[in-house]
Amino acid sequence: MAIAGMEKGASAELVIMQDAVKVYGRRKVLHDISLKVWKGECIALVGKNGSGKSTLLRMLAGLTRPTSGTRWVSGGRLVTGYVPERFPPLTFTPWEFLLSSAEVRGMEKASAENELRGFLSKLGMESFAHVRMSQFSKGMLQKINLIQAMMGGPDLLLLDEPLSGLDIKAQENLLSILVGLKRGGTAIVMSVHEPTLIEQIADRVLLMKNGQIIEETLEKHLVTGTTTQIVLRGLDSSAVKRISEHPGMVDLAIRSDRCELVVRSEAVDLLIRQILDSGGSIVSVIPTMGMNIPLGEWLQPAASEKGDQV
Ligand SMILES: Nc1ncnc2c1ncn2[C@@H]1O[C@H](COP(=O)(O)OP(=O)(O)OP(=O)(O)O)[C@@H](O)[C@H]1O
Repeated sequence: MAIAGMEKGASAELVIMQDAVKVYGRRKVLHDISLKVWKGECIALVGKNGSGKSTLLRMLAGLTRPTSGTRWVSGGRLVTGYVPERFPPLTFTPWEFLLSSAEVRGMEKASAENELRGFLSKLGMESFAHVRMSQFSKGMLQKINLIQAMMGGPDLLLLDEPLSGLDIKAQENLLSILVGLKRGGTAIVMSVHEPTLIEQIADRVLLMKNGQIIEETLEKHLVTGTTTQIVLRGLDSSAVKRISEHPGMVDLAIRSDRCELVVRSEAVDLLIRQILDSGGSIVSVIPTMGMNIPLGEWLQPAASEKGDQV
């Protein structure tokens, strides 16, 4: 089957999954998943326990292959960071473990040490850098789990319940780190139960049920959000089509020599860059209005109803 959006210039797409199925034994745990992940966007996967979120994250990471269907990486090479749901209490110290992970990734030692110091400090872990992780609490292990995935500025960051075990302060610090990574172009896909994280960082929400994406809140969108109008001119029709496919797009109207977009405010920087890179020029950028959609019934505490499906 042809994959939409593969024409020249569509380089903002990082990973494309087409009709991906995962079968364990006789059980189909993912059904016909078709999904594109774009540079710099944040996708929240929402669904009850057992709906397939972790399996989809592992498949996006390339850690598990589709039984049928395809996972395709744009440009052939993708630096991926993956935060599994659980991180083991290893006998190494964070300093030993994280620097050797960075070395395996090909990071230069001095810059890895520098970056690691920054992450440990932002997450309040400086004084534990040389303590064995076997003595760590769940929240401390989760911070190391997050740091190992974020070091080196991955193109794609896959987070399985990232706030698990973190106190409020650490959650806020993590959010600000994630916002910074996203601004730098990192795409984030996260399995998440907390509405605040969705409100503050997600560009779109995929609702999962029984291994399927049953709804994508793309236009009406998630809990709250603001939109911005961008008026532009000078783009040819293929560039307009590519931009219209961006997940941050809410509305698009073509008026004689110009094009009026309404986009999610979080996507403004990336879209402006894409417009300019495609040879267009910006006429105006004006904040517009907010959007509201309740997601409440899809969010459930991470620990409840393990194994239950909707
Ligand atoms: N390696 C595996 N072998 C067999 N079945 C598996 C395997 N991994 C996942 N499953 C099954 O696939 C289904 C989806 O699991 P998955 O962990 O992806 O869901 P989830 O939405 O992430 O749930 P949770 O929120 O509980 O982590 C579940 O029924 C699970 O038991």
